[in-house]
Amino acid sequence: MLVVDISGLNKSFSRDKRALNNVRLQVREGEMVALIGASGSGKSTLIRHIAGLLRGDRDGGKISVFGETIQENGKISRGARKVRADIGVIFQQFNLVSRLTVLTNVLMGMLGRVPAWRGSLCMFTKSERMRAMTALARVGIDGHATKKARHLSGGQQQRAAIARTITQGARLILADEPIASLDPASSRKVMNTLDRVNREDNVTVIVSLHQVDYAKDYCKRTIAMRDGEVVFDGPSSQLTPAFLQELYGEYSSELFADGSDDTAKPVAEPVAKKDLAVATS
Ligand SMILES: Nc1ncnc2c1ncn2[C@@H]1O[C@H](COP(=O)(O)OP(=O)(O)OP(=O)(O)O)[C@@H](O)[C@H]1O
Repeated sequence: MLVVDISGLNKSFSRDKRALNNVRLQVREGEMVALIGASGSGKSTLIRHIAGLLRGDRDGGKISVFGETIQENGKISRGARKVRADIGVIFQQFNLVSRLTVLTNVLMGMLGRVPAWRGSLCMFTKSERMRAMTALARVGIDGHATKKARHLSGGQQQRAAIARTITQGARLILADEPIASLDPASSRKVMNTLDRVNREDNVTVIVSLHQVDYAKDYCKRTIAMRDGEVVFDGPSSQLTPAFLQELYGEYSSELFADGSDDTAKPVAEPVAKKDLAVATS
């Protein structure tokens, strides 16, 4: 079954440049696909379109999810709302409401599935709470259920966000750089959790990543983007350093910042002293 089917997707934020240019791709049920590309290549924009959070241009092509057209030529389709309940989205940060408990945050996954009046009052049944606790146990943080979300580490917060998608019953998870701000050990835990949900629940996962190493370790298939275009779509095993160097040129070092290698490396762009002063003040 085709879970995501995109043809001719165009998106311009300004007149002179397309953030997405004639993107065409298909993802089948049960796949775990990595989306890689240098900063600004269009990964987030693509994910937001699949999630129904952005509309393409008027000549913007078509996006179908689970066989239902969700948008065509920049118009959101009627069926989009229904499909949205099956899609779980995880962002790089700001996934949780920090002042609420972890359990409440995870219960929020149920909002699209309970009557609107109950959702608006945040009222959940015992079985719904059990479902949320089970999800938290699956991602290994049930011991933190009653803590405020802000008291969790970054990696735990991301696992709570995955628990929320499990509670939601999402059949497609879109994870937009979920490990970008995590240390290598936490990154592995988050990726292992996504991997388990993919394998055990047959949930389709599309995960955007800055580092190729994680794509190769966790995803059989990688889609690579450059300047809003899909420039590679194939087995992750084919992503050799030489191939990436050719594909990304000066940006390839950015993609090879190895998650398991913690040695210090210079950033790709020059950093002035005044920038450091701003960052550390
Ligand atoms: N809301 C917006 N308004 C204007 N331009 C935008 C907006 N969102 C994205 N863009 C532009 O679209 C292009 C693609 O950005 P996008 O965030 O999708 O890239 P990305 O590959 O996800 O980058 P990163 O890895 O840094 O998150 C960039 O040129 C970016 O500046």
